[in-house]
Amino acid sequence: MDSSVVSQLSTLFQNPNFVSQLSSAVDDIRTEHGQGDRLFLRVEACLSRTPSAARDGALLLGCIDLDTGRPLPQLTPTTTPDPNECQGNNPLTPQSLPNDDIDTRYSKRRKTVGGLRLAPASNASTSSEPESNSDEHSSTAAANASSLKPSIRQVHSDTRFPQRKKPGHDSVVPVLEPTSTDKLIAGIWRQVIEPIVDIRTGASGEVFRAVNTLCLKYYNQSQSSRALEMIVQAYWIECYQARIAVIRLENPHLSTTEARMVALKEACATLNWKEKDLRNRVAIWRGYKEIKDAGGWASLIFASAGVYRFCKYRNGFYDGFSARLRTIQSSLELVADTLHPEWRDLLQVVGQASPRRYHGHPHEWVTVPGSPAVPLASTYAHLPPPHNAHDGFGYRFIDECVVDLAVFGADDPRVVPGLDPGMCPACKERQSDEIEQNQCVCFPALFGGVRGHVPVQLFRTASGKNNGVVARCDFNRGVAIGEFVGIITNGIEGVDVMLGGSRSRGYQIYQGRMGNFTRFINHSCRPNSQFQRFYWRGKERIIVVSRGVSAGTEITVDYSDHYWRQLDKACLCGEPCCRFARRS
Ligand SMILES: C[S@@+](CC[C@H](N)C(=O)[O-])C[C@H]1O[C@@H](n2cnc3c(N)ncnc32)[C@H](O)[C@@H]1O
Repeated sequence: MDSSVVSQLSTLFQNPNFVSQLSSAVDDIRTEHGQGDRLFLRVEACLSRTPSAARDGALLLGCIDLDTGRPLPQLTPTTTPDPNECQGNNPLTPQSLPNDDIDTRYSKRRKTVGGLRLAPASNASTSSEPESNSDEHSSTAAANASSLKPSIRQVHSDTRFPQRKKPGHDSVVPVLEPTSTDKLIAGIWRQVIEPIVDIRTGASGEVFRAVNTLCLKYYNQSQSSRALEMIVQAYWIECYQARIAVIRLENPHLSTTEARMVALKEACATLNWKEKDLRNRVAIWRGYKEIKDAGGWASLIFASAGVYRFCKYRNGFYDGFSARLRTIQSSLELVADTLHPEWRDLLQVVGQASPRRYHGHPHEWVTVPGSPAVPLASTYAHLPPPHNAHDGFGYRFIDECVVDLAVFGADDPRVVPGLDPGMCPACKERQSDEIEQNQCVCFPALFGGVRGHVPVQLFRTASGKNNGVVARCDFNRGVAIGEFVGIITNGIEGVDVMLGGSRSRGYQIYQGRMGNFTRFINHSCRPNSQFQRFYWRGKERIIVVSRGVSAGTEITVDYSDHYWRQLDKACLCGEPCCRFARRS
């Protein structure tokens, strides 16, 4: 039940108890008749000579749908932007270099590179099976290079970034409005990504007293124990409901409302609160329990401070809120377990601590909407070795590129001769790895600022592309999502590589054996991000820059026409403007 209109009515008539009274009445009906029924609040008016006297013949003012909180009928027209609008000719789309250019650059490639082990030849690149070829950036395919055309992903050298309003605000935490479900969920993702009793069988009077004492202890504690406070309060609701059930069992003549009154009185005796105050708080605590029931304990524990107002006004509890939380429950747990494994200890306060479920790097798991995440290695079991090797997928997550010494020695090919390492060529401000010294705020989430975990996850695509990358928070247009990290090498053929450098000083970034999440970003003919060159401290970096990515959507880039010409596969991006849906 949502209460935006209801709370407006209660404010209008200065009746602050109305919301919680209504909430109790709804509970009564739901307890007696089941959860399934839709409930409406009929708002009737009647004429009277005195304010207190009521009389028959009420006039119907209207109805409020208690599931949605909206008055009926709802006549507001809505307009939605056309999602099918494609941007095929957007000047920001990475362009491929002309073929002859590629040929000149790579006519003298070596087949093997020191530091990269090439396995026996595979027929992967010629298979028609969806994920069987260059998904894995297979080094096995490289060994077959003489019979395969090189498939090369390229980034163009344009340094014009998608414009954003205010550079330097990449890591701003979203402000939580009481009405915004999106912001609540965004807040949970931010909190979980950034640092920071089985009661259903019934509660005896003794257990309930103990829980009330616990509740009192954690009520209104400092911000640092907010999570504990909410855990106890959500748990209190479970105990309270279990206690009402027991009271009714022991006193069959009592109605649910009467049993509730008894339980409230019992609670107030320990809490030493007025019943009215407890009722008001219970209305909020119910919200905590609903969040926990749908999104799991992690969603409540990592909910930001605005959760109180969210539960107080309940404006965001409709529109599939619970269903949305349920879908991301295991994804949240995955981040909580891998980034903050100690989070489960908090649940000891209510005897609900459970063993950690996910270990290792957060991107060593592939999330599946509505189901537990699966190990990354298991999603490549269909591929030829080494990716289905018994010791796993064999992919190492690294934060920084590794220069292949066998190819370049100590000479990092990303260094641009003549470029001042102390100044940003884009904004002309001072660049420094010391945060206090640095003045360049072009991409502070990646360079010159505090680096945190990037709010993205690997997920199983529904469209047959195997894995992809989903954004867990909004990335505003122009904000960097991540650096394209892998081995800096040269001379590899037949596998996906990113081309960098200049005509005379080219290099490849190879992500076949190690790299970061950018290796899993899929192509779209209408991408929401792009590869871009940026220069940090005199070195070229290839980064993925957002063109406007909202939380919950897949991050995509345009691999370029050249890439798709090398790939014997149909594009599954599903866009109306798809350029490679049918391959001849
Ligand atoms: C860099 S990988 C992307 C991650 C890959 N989906 C995975 O699960 O490992 C590139 C490969 O993903 C697949 N892929 C990416 N975008 C695609 C698309 N729009 N349609 C079909 N396959 C795609 C192709 O097999 C491509 O060679």
